[in-house]
Amino acid sequence: MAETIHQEKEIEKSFDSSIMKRLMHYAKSQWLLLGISIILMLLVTALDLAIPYVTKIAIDEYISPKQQQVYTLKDDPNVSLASDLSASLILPSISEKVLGTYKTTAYEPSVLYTEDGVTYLVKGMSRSKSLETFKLANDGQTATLDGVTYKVKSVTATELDVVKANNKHQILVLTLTLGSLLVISFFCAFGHTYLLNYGSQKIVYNMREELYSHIQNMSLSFFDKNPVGRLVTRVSNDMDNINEMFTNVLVTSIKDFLLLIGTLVVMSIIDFKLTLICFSTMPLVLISASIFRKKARNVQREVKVKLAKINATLAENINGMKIIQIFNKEKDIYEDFDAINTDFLKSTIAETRVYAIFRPTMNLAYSLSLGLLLWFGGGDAIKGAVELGVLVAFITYTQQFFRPIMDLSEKFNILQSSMASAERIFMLLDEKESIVNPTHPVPLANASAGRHFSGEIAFEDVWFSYQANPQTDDDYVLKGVSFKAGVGESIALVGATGSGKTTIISLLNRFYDIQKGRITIDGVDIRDVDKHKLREHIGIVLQDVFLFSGDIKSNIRLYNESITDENIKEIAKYVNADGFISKLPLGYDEPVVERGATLSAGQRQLLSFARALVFDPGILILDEATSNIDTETELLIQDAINKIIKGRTTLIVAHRLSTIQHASKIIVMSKGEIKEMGNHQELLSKRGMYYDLYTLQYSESVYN
Ligand SMILES: Nc1ncnc2c1ncn2[C@@H]1O[C@H](COP(=O)(O)OP(=O)(O)OP(=O)(O)O)[C@@H](O)[C@H]1O
Repeated sequence: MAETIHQEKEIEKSFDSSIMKRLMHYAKSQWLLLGISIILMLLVTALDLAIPYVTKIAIDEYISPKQQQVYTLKDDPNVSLASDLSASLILPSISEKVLGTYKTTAYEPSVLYTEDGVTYLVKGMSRSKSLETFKLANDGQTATLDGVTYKVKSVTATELDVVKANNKHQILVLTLTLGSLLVISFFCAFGHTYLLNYGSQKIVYNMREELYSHIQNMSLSFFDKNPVGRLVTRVSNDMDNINEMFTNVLVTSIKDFLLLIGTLVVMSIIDFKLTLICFSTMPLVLISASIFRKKARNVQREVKVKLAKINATLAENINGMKIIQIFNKEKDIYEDFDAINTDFLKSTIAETRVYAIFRPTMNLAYSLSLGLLLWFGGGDAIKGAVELGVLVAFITYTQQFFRPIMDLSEKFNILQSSMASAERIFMLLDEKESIVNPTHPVPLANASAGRHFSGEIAFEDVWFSYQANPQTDDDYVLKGVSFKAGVGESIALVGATGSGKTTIISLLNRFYDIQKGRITIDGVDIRDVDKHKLREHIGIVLQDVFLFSGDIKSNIRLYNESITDENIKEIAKYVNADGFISKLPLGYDEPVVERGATLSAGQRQLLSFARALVFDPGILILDEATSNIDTETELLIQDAINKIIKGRTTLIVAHRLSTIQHASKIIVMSKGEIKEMGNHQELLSKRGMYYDLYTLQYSESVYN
């Protein structure tokens, strides 16, 4: 595996279609939710575009109309409104106009035109986009627009009241329409956000489960190479990034993009000249957005790398707090942390600076567009070339246009870092399990009631290196190790630190695969056996007993619900653990906190004997505790060991030679090789390495 895969350095990644395809594969399971969410989003976008348009209609047609579309009788040459208003003029509602359901055969369009407080009816004229060329004759009888002459009649105040009453009614209709659109938009936006987040969370939930179960199945060599902090970051931070990409980037970017295009189209349809004026600031917007993207990417990368450093340092310091305090190094460690923290602060300030420049620059461009719009648009409105409602709608559309530009620039960086997160997660998921379970596992020959094997162990010329491709003999940690342990025998492994004792234990459990030779149990190569079955019946008691949060009972039972409370108590009594457990305030229900920090090393060891024994293992591995344990507990432990090794093959990694004198066989290791093998008496009489070790320890114990 490449070393760089899980490093935090590489946090940016441009758009990668293969990664996106894989992400979409996960999204498939939530297609219905995401699909509905996208439809709702389209509705919200359409409503966002429609709302300013409705305002424009309200202003231009009914609130402050310079020209208002009405309909008069076609065959009424004299236009006598006053005499029979209802017969000569109709004021259809908006829907009637839109649907064309007013009497089109009998009525023709006319315009009510207002100038200097006086309203005229221009017969036969249709509402025009621009009144720049409109001219009312001095006698007030005719008017021309674009070279066509129309008949004009001035409208009396009474007649106007009828029109105004109709307008008021129409404004009410429009207000209700606007209100309804806003309510619909509210619910659509709610549904869109809720479903999108729900779907994304579900996608990330599935991915997180897959990732966790994948990590759980990895072999120990994988964990040797991948620090815990990084794996935690993968499952938490990187997953969060993907969640953010689904919720804040992918779908919402489509919305931003559609809104951008939609606004542009609607603006161009309403008034092309004004649209060009608004977009004259685009070069400034595009240049600053691209500068921002580059700068923001750099500062964000800095912030993330520094944050990862803070997290790693914190984890290490808090874990090692006991040592820090023992060695009185609080001040030095604090200073180290302070330096890292200051570094982090500097990068966050740099990040803030970039954002603090970008957003006001965008606001400046927006204000500039607005200024130009008011200047040119306002001038045109005075001239009658642009209607007031158009100007008002443009102000809203301009604002609506700048928001997605700002969002898209900011989201682009999230997309990049999410892509990098996704890539790292996929690389982790693609990491092959190095300890492969055989497709057709060989059943262990001597399986008997309750046990998978009887427990004969053989190492046959075993060569093993922690490196994947060892080159020289020096790269090997075990060099041609061969030994046998018959059923029920106890084998002690002794030797200097680093000689390979713990490695032998790991290999027997198949935590790593060997490069050369064979390891067999009951004559079957352990690589041909189901690894879970193999481990199930090898009980291990390690020096450093790991206790999970829960209570004493659950730590012995380890999720095996078939083990009853009575079994637990019985076994605890057998291994001399019941004595201290019963003295705990809650006994077997006493909570275990912080990996059992409130228990002594000896108590933890006794607990782990009980834990190993409840499964009645055929093979037992004991990594003897090196820490000093008081004599009384030591005796209890020794007694427990003597009891638990009975009837099973036992491998003991011994640190105190005094405890292994009764072992069937003692193996003396040095630098990965077996130097001597035999029982205590045989080895002593050899006067070799074991004799030296024994006399050394014996003399130490005498002097102590
Ligand atoms: N996970 C690992 N990755 C790489 N090298 C390792 C790993 N574990 C152990 N080693 C190396 O393998 C050699 C044997 O280590 P091992 O832990 O088996 O020794 P040991 O005899 O059990 O020592 P001790 O008595 O101190 O526990 C050592 O040189 C050690 O540095």
